[in-house]
Amino acid sequence: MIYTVTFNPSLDYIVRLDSFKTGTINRLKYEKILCGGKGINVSIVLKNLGVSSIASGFTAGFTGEEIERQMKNEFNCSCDFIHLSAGNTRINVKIKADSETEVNGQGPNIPQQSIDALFAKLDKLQNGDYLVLAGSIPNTLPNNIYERILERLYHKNVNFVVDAEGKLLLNVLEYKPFLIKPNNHELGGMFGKTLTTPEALIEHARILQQRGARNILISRGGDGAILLTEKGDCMSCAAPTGTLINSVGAGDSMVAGFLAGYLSSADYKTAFRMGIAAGSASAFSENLAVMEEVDTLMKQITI
Ligand SMILES: Nc1ncnc2c1ncn2[C@@H]1O[C@H](COP(=O)(O)OP(=O)(O)OP(=O)(O)O)[C@@H](O)[C@H]1O
Ligand SMILES: O=P(O)(O)OC[C@@]1(O)O[C@H](CO)[C@@H](O)[C@@H]1O
Repeated sequence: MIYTVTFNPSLDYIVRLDSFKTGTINRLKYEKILCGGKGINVSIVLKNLGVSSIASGFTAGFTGEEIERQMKNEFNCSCDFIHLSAGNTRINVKIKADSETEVNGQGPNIPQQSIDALFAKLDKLQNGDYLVLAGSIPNTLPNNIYERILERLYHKNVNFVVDAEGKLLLNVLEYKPFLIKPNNHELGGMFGKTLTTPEALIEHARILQQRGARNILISRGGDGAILLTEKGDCMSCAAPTGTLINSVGAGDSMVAGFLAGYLSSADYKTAFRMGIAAGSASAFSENLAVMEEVDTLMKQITI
């Protein structure tokens, strides 16, 4: 079973306009409201690729209800969210104009009893299950919360996938996550550096591997990705060419594609190809990647 947890889901308000100016009224050419948050996106793309998962995390208020409605009715995903009694799930604004601007909310407060409820659900995970922890946490929570989850489940041989930034990610490495997926900026940020070359990215990813990460997928937007595997292989791949339409969720799609590819083949090269194809398929379309788009792009990808 694959269980995804999004501590801080969002409704993504995606808007398009020719140019965006601060300090004045901007009129939109296009707008769409989509359920989002990294773990939720992973669940949606897994479903699109024919792999079932259960999406969990914390939802609140009318925005939380809309997320669950979309997940169930529009994306046909299984959900197991914990409902917070106060506040609203955040709304993240994604502005697509001459450049891309994102305004991500802070998210509601998560009380201790809701954390306990999540832990009780996670205690049911079994040997061989996959647990995807993805995205930020509301800033009222301590940044060792992911670490506490991995510590609690470590003895069970659960395969952890963690897509998070900074300390949230660094703190889990000792629990040997199956996969981590920093993008190039996040990887550099963990070392207080800007890493520009593949060599520098690989050198720093190896440090995370020495600290415990089994497989590391470094995404590089339109420049493709690099994979370091637990077998000692290092692979690099360019992204397929296409027109960028909406990169929101490209990284989450890559995680889903990698998992779907690995589960169907037990082969890291296949997983990597499917990860790149799913990431790029999402970047090249308004919505998250679907099977047909991924199949088409996979044919263009050589490692
Ligand atoms: N402009 C692009 N052209 C082609 N492929 C892209 C583009 N942007 C993203 N991708 C694909 O998606 C993958 C993940 O993208 P990226 O590195 O932007 O992830 P991310 O920063 O985690 O994104 P997000 O947080 O929005 O989900 C890339 O490795 C690439 O395969
Ligand atoms: O604020 P976080 O949790 O880091 O990121 C949240 C978010 O930007 O990530 C997804 C894309 O990866 C979006 O659906 C969502 O709005």
